[in-house]
Amino acid sequence: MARLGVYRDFFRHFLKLEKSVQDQVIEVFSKFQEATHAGLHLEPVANARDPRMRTIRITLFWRGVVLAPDKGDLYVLLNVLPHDEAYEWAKRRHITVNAATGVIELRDLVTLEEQTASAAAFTDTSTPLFANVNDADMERLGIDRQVLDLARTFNSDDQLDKAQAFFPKQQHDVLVGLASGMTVDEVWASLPAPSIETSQFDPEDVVAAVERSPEQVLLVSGPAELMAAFAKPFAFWRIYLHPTQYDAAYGSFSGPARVTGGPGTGKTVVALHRAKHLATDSSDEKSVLVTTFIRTLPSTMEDALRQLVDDEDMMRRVEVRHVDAVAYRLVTGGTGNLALLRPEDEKPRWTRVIRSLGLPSRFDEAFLSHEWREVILTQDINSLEEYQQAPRPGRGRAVGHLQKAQIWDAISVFTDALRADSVWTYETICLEATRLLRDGERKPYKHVIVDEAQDLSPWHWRLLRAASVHGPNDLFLAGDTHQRIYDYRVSLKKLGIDITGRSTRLKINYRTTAEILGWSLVLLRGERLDDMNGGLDTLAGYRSEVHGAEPSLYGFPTQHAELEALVETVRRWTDQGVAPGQIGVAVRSNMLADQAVAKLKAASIPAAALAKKHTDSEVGVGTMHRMKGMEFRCVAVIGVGEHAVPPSSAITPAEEDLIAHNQDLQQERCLLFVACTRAREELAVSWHGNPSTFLPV
Ligand SMILES: Nc1ncnc2c1ncn2[C@@H]1O[C@H](COP(=O)(O)OP(=O)(O)OP(=O)(O)O)[C@@H](O)[C@H]1O
Repeated sequence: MARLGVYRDFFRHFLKLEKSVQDQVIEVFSKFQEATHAGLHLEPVANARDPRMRTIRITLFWRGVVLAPDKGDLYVLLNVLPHDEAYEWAKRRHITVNAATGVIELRDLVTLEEQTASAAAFTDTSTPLFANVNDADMERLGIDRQVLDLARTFNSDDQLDKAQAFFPKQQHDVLVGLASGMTVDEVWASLPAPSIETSQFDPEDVVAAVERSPEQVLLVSGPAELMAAFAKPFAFWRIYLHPTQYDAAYGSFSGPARVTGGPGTGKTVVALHRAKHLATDSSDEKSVLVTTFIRTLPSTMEDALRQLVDDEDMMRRVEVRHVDAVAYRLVTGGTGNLALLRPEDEKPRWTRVIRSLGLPSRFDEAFLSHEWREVILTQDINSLEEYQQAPRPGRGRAVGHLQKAQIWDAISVFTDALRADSVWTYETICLEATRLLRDGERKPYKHVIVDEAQDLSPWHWRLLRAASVHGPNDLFLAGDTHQRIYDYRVSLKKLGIDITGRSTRLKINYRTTAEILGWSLVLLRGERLDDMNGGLDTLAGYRSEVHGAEPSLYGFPTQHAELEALVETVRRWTDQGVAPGQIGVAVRSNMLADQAVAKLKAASIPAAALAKKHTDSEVGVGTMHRMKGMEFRCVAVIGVGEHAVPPSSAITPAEEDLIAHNQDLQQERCLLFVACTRAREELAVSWHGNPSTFLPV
């Protein structure tokens, strides 16, 4: 019986084929595996640079390109294209085995040769890109002679970027790493470790190379697995992890550890695999907690975890819960309810306190509420003496000794009143849960995994620290401060969470095209973002290996015209075969979300607010906050005008507090960055009136 592998890059292309062609591809390859060698109708390709190339009929018009090794029964589906293009594509390609890692590699040999010939005819005196790396090191990293000869002629990142289209993928990765300033050893460490000694690779044995290359080829064991892979082509993460992701997910750490990386680098994927790994090792129910501050994430994460873990016993060992819900449950013991202070009721309570104490007008409701959260709760201050000594980082307006005493009184009256009325806020629930844990013996969790860690507050961290047994693999954090969309800035060290030496940074973006990523990164240019550990975070080396269209940017005279254009954009995407559920519309305000839904529906396009019930067959419209943790094939970010992004209500006036002002601005930039990086293939950004000052237009 023939065995089948599917070249990973093909899955992205598969999504863009018409549904009828997709169905036919699945049909042909489901039967393929039942066929015997003799029964396979594989056509050789005349004048192919690689004699192992074949094509197979999909429809009259479409053909699949298949690699058929000289011996054995393992075939690899490489691509599906219209008839003539399929033959042309197959003719130019050549398969080799990487000399350093033994994995299979595909290159566009004809283009590579053409480029080498034209580079030879052209002399450039500027410094070569790889002047600092010698041939022996290049060879050690698996760069072969043919690739090296051309790479040696490069003097710009741009040339290297273009070579992605015809260089073998892993060799291109190595060169990108070197060009971004990584040392030879660092690049070597980022490569998958060869499964056998390099000297044992047979460069001609493509079958063995395919078997060693889960990163490049998905081997399917039967039609059911093939169908599943085609049905959920993005769900690769279940089967294959990049070695860096794998080490973070399945490694053993002597204490708290974390994974960072830009949007779409697979941090959530790593967190899920880690949950599976730790659940495999534990035996107690609910001993592994997976938690986050993003409200919509627990349910998506639980669904994704179920795709990864199909053993109910193992699932029972994992609890997936919002961090505030963890605290709530600890306080109530799982029974009874706590009366929660409604957001709109907080301000009147502060007003009453201000009036009763006759506070000066500079200590208004917003000031006191921020002082409580950002100074008192953040630093876990429990007495006036502590408060008098405490620094107030991030609080621009200075206050003296006497004023601190007034503020302390006000905050005490506020919290006492809450207690007297048996009314809780999420913060007070969290404090109470932490107190119960500290006073008691029991630690409910053995392992705690936190996703979107950048958005947790100090009191959340204290809760989680108190909820887990200190020791190996106790805490695992996944996060990215470039995507911080809430107010909290923490120093993990100060909270007793030491991740030194146990931090992994992911660099490959699996979601977004290089064009969308490059454009979105400009939104954060010049911003200094902390790394939650006393230093600054960086996105150096962060990249996407998939290319697509440049984001489109449009300004309109009126909101009416902008919404009309949204309808046209969405229609263009659905006409291209993108399912409505794979289209997202991001906005800054709930009001605009409602208007966009109404407009799309009026044009007979199924659409729903993400905040309400949104199904796979509807375009999802949501606020930028709501977009966190989501992804879509196509995203329209609308209403990015100068007054809407950032809205003045979200920015503390500079004259009131310059530090808070700058932090608010940074947070709003991050929010726009989050919204734009939800797009896999296409991004359209629009505004009416003048564009937002954040936009590079
Ligand atoms: N090793 C992998 N191979 C293929 N796809 C992957 C891999 N790892 C992650 N992905 C895919 O990349 C996309 C982004 O993954 P994920 O949501 O885990 O990233 P993230 O870093 O948490 O993103 P963000 O910070 O933007 O929320 C998902 O579609 C996921 O399936």
